[in-house]
Amino acid sequence: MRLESLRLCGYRNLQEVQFTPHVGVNIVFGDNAQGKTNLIEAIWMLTGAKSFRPGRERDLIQKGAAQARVEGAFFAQDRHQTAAITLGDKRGVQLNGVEKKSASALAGSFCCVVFSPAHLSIVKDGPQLRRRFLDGAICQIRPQFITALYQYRQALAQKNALIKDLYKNAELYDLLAVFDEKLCQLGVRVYQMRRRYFAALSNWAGQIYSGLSGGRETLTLCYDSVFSGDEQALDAPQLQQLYSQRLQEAKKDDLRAGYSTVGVHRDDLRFLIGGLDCRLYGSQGQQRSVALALKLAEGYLLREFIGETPVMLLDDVMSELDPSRQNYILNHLEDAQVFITCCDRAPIEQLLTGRAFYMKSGHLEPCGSEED
Ligand SMILES: Nc1ncnc2c1ncn2[C@@H]1O[C@H](COP(=O)(O)OP(=O)(O)OP(=O)(O)O)[C@@H](O)[C@H]1O
Repeated sequence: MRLESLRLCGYRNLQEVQFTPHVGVNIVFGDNAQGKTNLIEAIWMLTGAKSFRPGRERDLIQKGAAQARVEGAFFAQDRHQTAAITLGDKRGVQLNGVEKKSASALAGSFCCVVFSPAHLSIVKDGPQLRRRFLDGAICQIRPQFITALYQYRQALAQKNALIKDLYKNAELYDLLAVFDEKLCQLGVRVYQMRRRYFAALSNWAGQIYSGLSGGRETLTLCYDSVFSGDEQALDAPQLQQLYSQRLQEAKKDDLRAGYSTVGVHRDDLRFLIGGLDCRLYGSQGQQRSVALALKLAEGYLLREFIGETPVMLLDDVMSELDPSRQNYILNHLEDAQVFITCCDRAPIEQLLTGRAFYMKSGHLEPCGSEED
């Protein structure tokens, strides 16, 4: 999959941008606040998803302008295609010239994986962000996971509401068993789908991390859940039985806390480098490398599902990485079209095949250092 051309009009600070990227690596460099992330974000918008940055849709439209337009031509599913989005006045979405109701209709046509500095929080911050990353990645390739997760969350919310009601009405106590039974079934489904994805993710992330670190470091991913490592091989009925047992054991704690303290809603991932937890002991460069390895692994798993490599959008990925890690990103992400933003020209010197562009005050120009 590759982006063949992009045209932007009135998108954030990018008044008028037209460019033809390289099929391999594209470096977009420039000082801070010139529009590099805006460009990455505009490419991402063609996937039909919401921006990966917080904010409202109208923030994407250039201040003072009535509308923003993103037009892309891309090669996917063995054919040349086009997508266009107009935001603001006369909003509209077209895919291959056909009018669509909303941007979500573009989903699945043009696929990207994005790394932005905010993704460092997967490694650095709380378990919720790690679960969100894992669940989001699974949802892209297993639509049935969306239903299982939704049903689990609903049952959990009902059980939590019941636990609160029990303070006022102890007679409702027996109802807990009804919700627990539902949670066991749904919890095991969620667990098994996460676990399957996790196995493939850890394999890819480990390989990518090894490449990034030049084979000097080993990344191991751990999945912490209701079940111990030995128990993961059990079949669904056995897991449900164990799950039920764990919920039973947690009952007192649940009533004291006022919510359900055990279940797959508390699952977490750990990233070990040389046996040490990267969240607690990792350097800035190691944490960034782990976050990047996870996002690239997500991309390669998406490739197995859609049959072609998604476009990799890597925003501000080079900071804190030594030249050998930068070299891996620039020259070893095989079979992928990659967009990399950075503030200085140094990575261009290392680029073997690709093209560099200079971004200044929302204007993009090729920087004349092309090598093919
Ligand atoms: N709707 C908008 N209209 C006009 N300008 C905007 C709009 N939204 C954002 N900007 C401006 O775009 C500028 C560039 O932002 P961007 O995040 O792309 O910078 P960057 O080149 O990636 O910088 P850094 O290297 O610091 O990450 C910012 O100065 C911001 O004020």
